[in-house]
Amino acid sequence: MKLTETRLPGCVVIEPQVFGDSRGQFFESFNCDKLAAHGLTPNFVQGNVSTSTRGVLRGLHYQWPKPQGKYVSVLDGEVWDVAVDIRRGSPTYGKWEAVLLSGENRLHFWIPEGFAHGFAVLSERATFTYLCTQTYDRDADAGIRWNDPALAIDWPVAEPILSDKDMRAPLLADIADDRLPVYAA
Ligand SMILES: Cc1cn([C@H]2C[C@H](O)[C@@H](COP(=O)(O)OP(=O)(O)O[C@H]3O[C@@H](C)C(=O)[C@@H](O)[C@H]3O)O2)c(=O)[nH]c1=O
Repeated sequence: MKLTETRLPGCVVIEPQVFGDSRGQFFESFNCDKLAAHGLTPNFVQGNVSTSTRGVLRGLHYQWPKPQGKYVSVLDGEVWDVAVDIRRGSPTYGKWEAVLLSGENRLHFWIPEGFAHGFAVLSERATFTYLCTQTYDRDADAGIRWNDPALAIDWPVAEPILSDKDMRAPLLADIADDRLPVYAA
């Protein structure tokens, strides 16, 4: 398992070792000892799977209160996955990082608590799977407009398919301070 830091400190790309043979493939999607060796000790309490078609964009989502760290990957297809630092007082507040995740490259992306998350589907279909450090709470479910000009995310889809909720999401600047996570150095 190879871990690579990104330009957003705390957000890490994980590349598992893939064992191929005449039957197919095997890889460890998560190994707590190997992540702990790099200082990552998430405690996952919920696992999710979503399927989407080409051009679907889910995001940008976060929970507040009850923030969720997310360990995300793609089983089939290809998505452009984005994390945005929304921790008030963070040196990288408002900055984003994107990783191409696919059933081919088998990459995983660790997005800690305090970040918003979203992805756009680049393949005909995509099966997205993730583990979370906090259970879902409908009342804490929150979002930021995917194309907020202040974030200037370089999405590879121009006119994505969005949920009604995501279409109506506010701009980051319009979210009250006490509805955003706080940076802890
Ligand atoms: C996320 C979630 C949704 N749901 C329900 C609520 C709703 O009826 C239905 C679809 O929910 P959503 O439209 O919010 O699903 P979706 O747009 O896929 O939401 C997800 O997007 C990605 C980008 C994330 O980062 C996730 O944390 C999550 O917010 O599923 C749960 O029951 N549990 C959950 O954990």
